[in-house]
Amino acid sequence: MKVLAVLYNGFQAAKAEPRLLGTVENELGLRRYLESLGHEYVVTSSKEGPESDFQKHIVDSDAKNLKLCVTAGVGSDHIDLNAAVDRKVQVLEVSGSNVVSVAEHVLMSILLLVRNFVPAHEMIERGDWQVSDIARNAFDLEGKVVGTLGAGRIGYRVLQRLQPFNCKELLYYDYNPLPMAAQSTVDVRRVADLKEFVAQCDVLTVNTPLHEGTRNLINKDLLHHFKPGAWLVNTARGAICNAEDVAAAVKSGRLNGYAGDVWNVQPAPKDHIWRTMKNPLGGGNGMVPHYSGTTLDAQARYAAGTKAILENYFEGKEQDPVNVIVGIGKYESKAYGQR
Ligand SMILES: NC(=O)C1=CN([C@@H]2O[C@H](COP(=O)(O)OP(=O)(O)OC[C@H]3O[C@@H](n4cnc5c(N)ncnc54)[C@H](O)[C@@H]3O)[C@@H](O)[C@H]2O)C=CC1
Repeated sequence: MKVLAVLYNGFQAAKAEPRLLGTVENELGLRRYLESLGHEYVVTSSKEGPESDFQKHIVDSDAKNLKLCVTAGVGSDHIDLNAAVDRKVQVLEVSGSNVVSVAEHVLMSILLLVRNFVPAHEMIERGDWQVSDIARNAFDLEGKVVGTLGAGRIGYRVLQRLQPFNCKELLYYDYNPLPMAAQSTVDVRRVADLKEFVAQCDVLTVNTPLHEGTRNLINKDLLHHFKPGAWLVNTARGAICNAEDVAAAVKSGRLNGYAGDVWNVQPAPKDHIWRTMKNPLGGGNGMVPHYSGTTLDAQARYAAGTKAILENYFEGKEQDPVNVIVGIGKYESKAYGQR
């Protein structure tokens, strides 16, 4: 069997980490693994992001025998899922492998925005020391209303991790209500109307997948309903937010800040407006490259998961249903959003 492996992101990073050699989370490990199974393989890699390359491979008419696409991580919107359904190519991902990593990043991003951390650090690097310039826009998280748009695996873990901060209230907006027990464990209230939800949040974190219903969801019109001076964190997908509208809201102070690791275009062009946007007090930007789910700890988990998916496939075993995004010729909608 000929195997096409597309390596990206974490695989690149893992090459520099010798303790991970010998497993499938890096190119060498993947090659060894496929060789040990006696498969012929082709490995391609892209330096910074899978999106365009991967999409091209799956719709590429040369890849007539393609049977399986595995995302070594979570989030398979970089694959043309409709083409995969039509061509009976299965799409799998390693469900849950990096949810803790992303949830921790969300917490960090919330704190660095609310506490005005980035300009404070930049001031130190410059050799300056004007405490009041920073303190005039620094707040405590305690006493704030924090809401998650999407209370799935990551959103719920964010709520869990907010517990010790004594927030005024925790809210969520999700078309799938949490089970009552899960809701009361983290003392979160569901708001059923999106505009009412955003209007109550001091801090809003986006944790929904990107699909037709969420693309460009946070745009000028919705931002108009946000609390003035709210903070917005998006580690889900960049295209859920309108880049120009968010940047304008930060610039005007309508949003006090925006942070995240996902961009509407990846790699983000050098002049992407999110790289340099600032609020009127010179802060409010917590953007980083797409790495929140790619810690070395996460890589070890999604390596093991990728290996298990490949083993199941080669041995004809059933896949864990939570990992299946597209089955043979059908979109497994349950695998998205309802687990
Ligand atoms: N920055 C990064 O490195 C990573 C980002 N992600 C992103 O985070 C997203 C969320 O991940 P999980 O929590 O694991 O997904 P999940 O599927 O467990 O949860 C998503 C939640 O969003 C809800 N939802 C979907 N569409 C909605 C809508 N229009 N309105 C309200 N709620 C909606 C679903 O009902 C579900 O509860 C992923 O789809 C992925 O795009 C995931 C991993 C890494």
